[in-house]
Amino acid sequence: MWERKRERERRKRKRKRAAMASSACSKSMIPLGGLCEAKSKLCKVKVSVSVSLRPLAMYRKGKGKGKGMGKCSCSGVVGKNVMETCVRRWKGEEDGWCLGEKPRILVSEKLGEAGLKVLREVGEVECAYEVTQEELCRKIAGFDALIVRSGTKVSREVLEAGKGRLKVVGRAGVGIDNVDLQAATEYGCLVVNAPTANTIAAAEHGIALLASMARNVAQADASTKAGQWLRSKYVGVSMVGKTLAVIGFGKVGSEVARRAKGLGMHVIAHDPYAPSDRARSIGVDLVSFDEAISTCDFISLHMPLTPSTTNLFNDSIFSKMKPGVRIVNVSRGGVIDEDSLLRALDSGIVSQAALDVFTQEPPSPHSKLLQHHNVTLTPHLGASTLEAQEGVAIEIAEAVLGALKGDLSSTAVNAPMVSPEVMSELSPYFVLSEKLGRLAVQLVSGGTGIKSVKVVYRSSRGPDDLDTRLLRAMVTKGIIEPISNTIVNLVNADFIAKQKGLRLSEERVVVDSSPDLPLDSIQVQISSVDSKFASALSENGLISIDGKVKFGEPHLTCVGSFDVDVSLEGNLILCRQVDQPGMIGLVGNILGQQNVNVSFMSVGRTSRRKQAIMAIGVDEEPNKEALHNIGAVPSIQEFVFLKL
Ligand SMILES: NC(=O)c1ccc[n+]([C@@H]2O[C@H](COP(=O)([O-])OP(=O)(O)OC[C@H]3O[C@@H](n4cnc5c(N)ncnc54)[C@H](O)[C@@H]3O)[C@@H](O)[C@H]2O)c1
Ligand SMILES: O=C(O)[C@H](O)COP(=O)(O)O
Repeated sequence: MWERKRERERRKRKRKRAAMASSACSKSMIPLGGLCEAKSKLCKVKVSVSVSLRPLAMYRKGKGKGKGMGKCSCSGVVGKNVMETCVRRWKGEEDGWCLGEKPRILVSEKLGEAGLKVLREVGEVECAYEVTQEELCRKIAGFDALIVRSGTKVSREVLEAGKGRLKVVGRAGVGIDNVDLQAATEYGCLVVNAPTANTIAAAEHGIALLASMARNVAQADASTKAGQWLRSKYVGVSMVGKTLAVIGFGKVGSEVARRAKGLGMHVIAHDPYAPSDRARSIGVDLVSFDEAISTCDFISLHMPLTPSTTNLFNDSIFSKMKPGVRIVNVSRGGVIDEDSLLRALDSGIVSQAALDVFTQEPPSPHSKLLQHHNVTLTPHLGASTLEAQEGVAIEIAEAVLGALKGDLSSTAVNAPMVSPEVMSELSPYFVLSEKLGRLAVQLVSGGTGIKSVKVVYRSSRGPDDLDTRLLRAMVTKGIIEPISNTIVNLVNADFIAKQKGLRLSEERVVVDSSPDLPLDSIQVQISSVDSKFASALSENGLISIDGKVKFGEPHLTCVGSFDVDVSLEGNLILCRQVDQPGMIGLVGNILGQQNVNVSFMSVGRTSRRKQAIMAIGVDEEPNKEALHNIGAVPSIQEFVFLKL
């Protein structure tokens, strides 16, 4: 009695230690030794938490087997799930920390020290500030993350070279026009930016250029240093009472407007997407593009470079401007056609321009803009204040590390942005969604192409109160990954689905269930296919399975028109048979003879002694003989083995 109590206590302590060890490892990314053993025996692996990266490196090269590599600082038992996750992540099959090795981060342009410090706490950071495109393409395959500013072109070639390992590109700044977003999405690479930390710096630079242009500061400075004293040549114009048109009334544009108001200017703005209450609160009139450019004395540009803004300022637009207008560009060089600007300067339509950004950076030394006496130039300095650079560096470091950990960054540019609250509430349903997708696709009989999938969400909440984008992505992942070698993640799910010709529709059904839970159940239907398990077909001929989250775990609750209740873990055998006594024992026996452990069983039936479905969870994969023997049981009409 006393012995048993002591044994119970001992087990309890062991479980507690295991939980602590696994949580410490997964939270702090301590390299996890013993991963070598993890693959061969995933259950209850003895783990050494070590400061050495060696075990993993050796495992990767196929050498590792032994224990005791690295110095043990503590040990414990890590559960099967942690190790499986660990191995999947290490193999790149899943996003998230790859326990056992530090993420490698390449920084290709000058980044503030504060951000580098944050990165170095977690990852191995390499700064390669003068890297060429060719070198970048060569290097990138060895990195999990790349951090750039505006000077690095993250082209399709770079992303292709990083395919498989490169998980995130961090743009330390706002503009992402130097990143091929389409290619990043196709390769499942998340792109994050740092959109807020340089707003004030850019706005201040815009105002600095505006004022120095109005008062010829740059030209007067150059001539004075050259020994001249040209007081009458450099008579300027006043800003007070003049009209400034801000084109692009976003973060920077609004701050420029606020400051220009303080200088006594009349400010109008054009931005097709800006909310009028923001403009009103600053005392700015939102006007049409034509009104803005044709009535103002000064123009300040603050929109992104997109296909619709490229060369927006061309001959035709300059011709509509008030003669003598002055123009500041702190946004992107490409929004102005530089040849048209030169013509407008020469004809006097534009009396002065102040440019921080250029179509090509640095501009060619032969560019006529460089020599033009009415043009003031700075070398893309908008974001370059000490304060902004430190802020941007921290902002991007946190976004990149979060993304590497598998968090969905709120500054993700090519993935759905979901609030942390929604993420945490929906996370058990992500697993359910993926498992239902994985299960449904295995029910399709070989040779039939899947074209159309429908996901039905049953919830007590209204359709607007349920963000299903991530759930849809997880169903897509579950459906596509077992039948292709494509890794699907939240970034590329919709793209891959489209590429594979898979149409995924969604339906939300309001049901009377607990309002505390975001969802009551999820149903995955696949239409126009044959099933290798006919009982999975619903009355209208679709493969249909339902699942719920119970006690935080995903459960299968319906197959075709049969109710079942099985936890979705390990592997699953579904059998349809005539409902009669002894079936569970019969099948259990066959599996037992082959040393296959049954983890759970559930029987669903239409009515007594008629058709029934038996769902059997098994830890191991039954061999051919066991499966054959199950199929040979006379009362079993059909069965299928499914891997979850
Ligand atoms: N020179 C620098 O160092 C520097 C520094 C920071 C930002 N920037 C650039 O400034 C731009 C603005 O940055 P932000 O942080 O304000 O971005 P933002 O996204 O907050 O604002 C951009 C605004 O432009 C508007 N817009 C889009 N298309 C438009 C169009 N055709 N006409 C008018 N408005 C349009 C958008 O609706 C949005 O409100 C970006 O291109 C960014 O890269 C440059
Ligand atoms: O888009 C931006 O944030 C600015 O253009 C800053 O670019 P930079 O990081 O190269 O200074």
